Amino acid sequence: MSQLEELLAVWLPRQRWFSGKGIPIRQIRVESRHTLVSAGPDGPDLDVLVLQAGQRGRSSRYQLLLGSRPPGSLPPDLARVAIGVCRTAGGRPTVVYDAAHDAQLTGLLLRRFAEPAAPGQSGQVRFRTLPGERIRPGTTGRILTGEQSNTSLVFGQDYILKTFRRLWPGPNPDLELTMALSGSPYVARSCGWIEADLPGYTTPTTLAMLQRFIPQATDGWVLATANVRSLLDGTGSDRQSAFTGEAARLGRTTAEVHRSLAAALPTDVLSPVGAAALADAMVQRLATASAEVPELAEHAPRVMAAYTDFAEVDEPLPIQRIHGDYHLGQAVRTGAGWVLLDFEGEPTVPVRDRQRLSSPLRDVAGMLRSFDYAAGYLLVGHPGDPELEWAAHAWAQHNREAFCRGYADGGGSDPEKHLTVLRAFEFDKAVYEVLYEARNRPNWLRVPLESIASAAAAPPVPG
Ligand SMILES: Nc1ncnc2c1ncn2[C@@H]1O[C@H](COP(=O)(O)OP(=O)(O)O)[C@@H](O)[C@H]1O
Ligand SMILES: O=P(O)(O)O[C@H]1O[C@H](CO)[C@@H](O[C@H]2O[C@H](CO)[C@@H](O)[C@H](O)[C@H]2O)[C@H](O)[C@H]1O
Repeated sequence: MSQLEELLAVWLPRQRWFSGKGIPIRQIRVESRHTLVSAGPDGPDLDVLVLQAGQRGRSSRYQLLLGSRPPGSLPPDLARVAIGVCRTAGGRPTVVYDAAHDAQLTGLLLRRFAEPAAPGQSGQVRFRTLPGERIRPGTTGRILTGEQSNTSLVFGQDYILKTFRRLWPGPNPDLELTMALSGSPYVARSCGWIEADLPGYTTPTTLAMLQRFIPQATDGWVLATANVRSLLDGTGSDRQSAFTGEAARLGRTTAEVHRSLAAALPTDVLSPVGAAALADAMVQRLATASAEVPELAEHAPRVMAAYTDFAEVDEPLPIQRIHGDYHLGQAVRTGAGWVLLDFEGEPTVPVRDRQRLSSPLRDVAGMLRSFDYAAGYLLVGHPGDPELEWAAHAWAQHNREAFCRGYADGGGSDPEKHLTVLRAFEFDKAVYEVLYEARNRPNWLRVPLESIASAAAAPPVPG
């Protein structure tokens, strides 16, 4: 490995967005490197690197925005994102760092979108804008800090650029679906994207998506957890009912967006073979998660039984493109209502699987899980208090029901009439969450594990 690759092998596993945590990195290879912007002849430069991280039995691609400056010239606020010192091709020492945090350089990225005819737009990395879209440059990029799988830069009150960290060759579903939904009042408008030709692939790969920023919006997770918190600490005025109006509106919006996706993109009906394949994939995920988190294994038989029931459901299940990783953090509340974000799907799943048509009830299940999460997460701070446990459980239950009602009222298929399908999808999502938390936030692992334990103890859905 080169000196830079050696540095990256140490740095990469510490990043929040690195999805291969817990498995040692055997090799890092810089697959491609292109300078995107430069602040002048003496730099600093911002390069986009595509890295191949080799781990036991697998190799994954990641994107890195790499800044480089001469030693001693790194501003103090960037010192904490320094990766190390290495030598340039000319032999000069240079400090390399995570340039997503460098507002001076990321502001120049927006300018590249505003200059579609600038040199380099037809090379291996291209800045694209949608027809008729005129990007207004002039603001620096502020990095969003928070629980993210990717890295987003906000430009003033106007734009947000989401750089996809884990890369899969081809178009990213977030861009694909956001574009298909353009014109919908329930989705932030996409304005452009950055794409690259990866070695060995003829279809361009999406590196980043530029979207209109929705100022003064609060995400659903923040709103819901604030509501549960006020309930648990006794400051909430109207106990369980406080969030149900929002949950119902969110259900309605979800149904609207599903309808728009079905109108814009292909649809089908799940065949018995397709249902069996889906059940197999769920069983496979359960096996992987049980091997990594042994506490899961004791519930596996009940979970498996739910998957078997799913495979045997004797009803035509409509399928279409769906959100794919739907939870409260994927919806923001504006003055006008809910707006949905992040149509990327589960970021660790290969893109070809995320692009498969699926039942919209999978998204419904994702959101139902999220109501359980909001309640369960806050209980972690209040262990062993049966009264609070009851109140949190009731909060989740009321909001789950309100969401389902809103979804059916908004024209979605009534979740209450598909309980077997929903139960299997909820288990599958919870199993995904167990793996996600074990790898990213071990302190949260209890949340999905406890949901699985209580759902597994409940009687199966009457056939
Ligand atoms: N267009 C937007 N307008 C306002 N806030 C946004 C927008 N897009 C994303 N956000 C904020 O950024 C957060 C992370 O965005 P998201 O697309 O979910 O990224 P990730 O895939 O990394 O989770 C969201 O929860 C939301 O708070
Ligand atoms: O980063 P993404 O939004 O693409 O999604 C990943 O991270 C989510 C956490 O940030 C994770 O969601 C899980 O935790 C949420 C609370 O933080 C909760 O609302 C969700 O219901 C729960 O699934 C998501 O699963 C993961 O793909």
